[in-house]
Amino acid sequence: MSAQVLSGKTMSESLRLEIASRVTALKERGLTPGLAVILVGNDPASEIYVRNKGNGCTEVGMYSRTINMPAETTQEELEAAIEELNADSAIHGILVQLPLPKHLDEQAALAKILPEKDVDGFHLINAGHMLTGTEGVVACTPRGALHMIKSTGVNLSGKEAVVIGRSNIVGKPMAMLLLKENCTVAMCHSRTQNLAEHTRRADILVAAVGKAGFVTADMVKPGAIVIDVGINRVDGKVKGDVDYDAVKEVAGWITPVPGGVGKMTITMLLMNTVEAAERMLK
Ligand SMILES: Nc1nc(=O)c2c([nH]1)NC[C@@H]1CN(c3ccc(C(=O)N[C@@H](CCC(=O)O)C(=O)O)cc3)C=[N+]21
Repeated sequence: MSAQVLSGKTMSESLRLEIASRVTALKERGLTPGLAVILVGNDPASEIYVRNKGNGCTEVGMYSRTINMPAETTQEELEAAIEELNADSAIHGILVQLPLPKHLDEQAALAKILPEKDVDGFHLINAGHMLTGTEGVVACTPRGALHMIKSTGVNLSGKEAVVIGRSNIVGKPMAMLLLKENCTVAMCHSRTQNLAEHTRRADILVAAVGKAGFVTADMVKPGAIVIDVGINRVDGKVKGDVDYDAVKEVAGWITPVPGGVGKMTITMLLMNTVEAAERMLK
């Protein structure tokens, strides 16, 4: 039997309706949630994400601002732009699009964002909240992926979860969220030996590798929940990290690319922004 498809598009539609009504409620109290995105340089892929974010804001009635800075921007100029947004009462969420040009220090820049405006959840304060399981801003991609996993209705407690990829923005926070759901979590990466032996045990398999079609059908446990975080451009098309057509015949649930986790990432960015605005009224 073929896997059930977990549609980020369908899930986003209902979540965005909820976000839009929370935006309306805030506007009635005189506050319009605002998201600012800083884009340094002009990487064409980044421009697409930034455009999707802007469209998402419009869709739910939020204010959005994009700050385009040239590729030669200095660290001081970047940090000054962040400080300005920190002090701007029309802005509740700040996102500095990564990766930054090589001459810029990402960690130093992220550290300048006010943690309560850090809607990416990348500030060390929010990373620390993630590690300790305390209340903070949860990174958008792992938050969206967890929402999709929970939508299956499967009881996660005690289940085997395998995350492939150990980045600070996806793999590590994803593993922490699954641990909080009482999964037994393994983090696999490029140096992992016998990768398929790990992945074949997984009731929940999250692929965040950055290689098109990396997860093949023989690596997947029958009936597993397979979450594809990959966004790879192959011959002008967007492909995930999972060999979708083959894995679909083995898995119990699977996320498509596009229309899966990427869509949910934007939705959770909107959710984090409306929540940041709500906190300001409390
Ligand atoms: N500070 C920061 N925060 C991020 O969240 C961040 C970032 N930097 N740098 C780049 C990555 C990548 N990312 C995506 C967001 C949405 C889609 C998305 O909307 N994907 C759609 C469309 C795909 C397409 O056609 O391009 C989909 O999968 O259906 C993809 C990728 C956010 N990132």
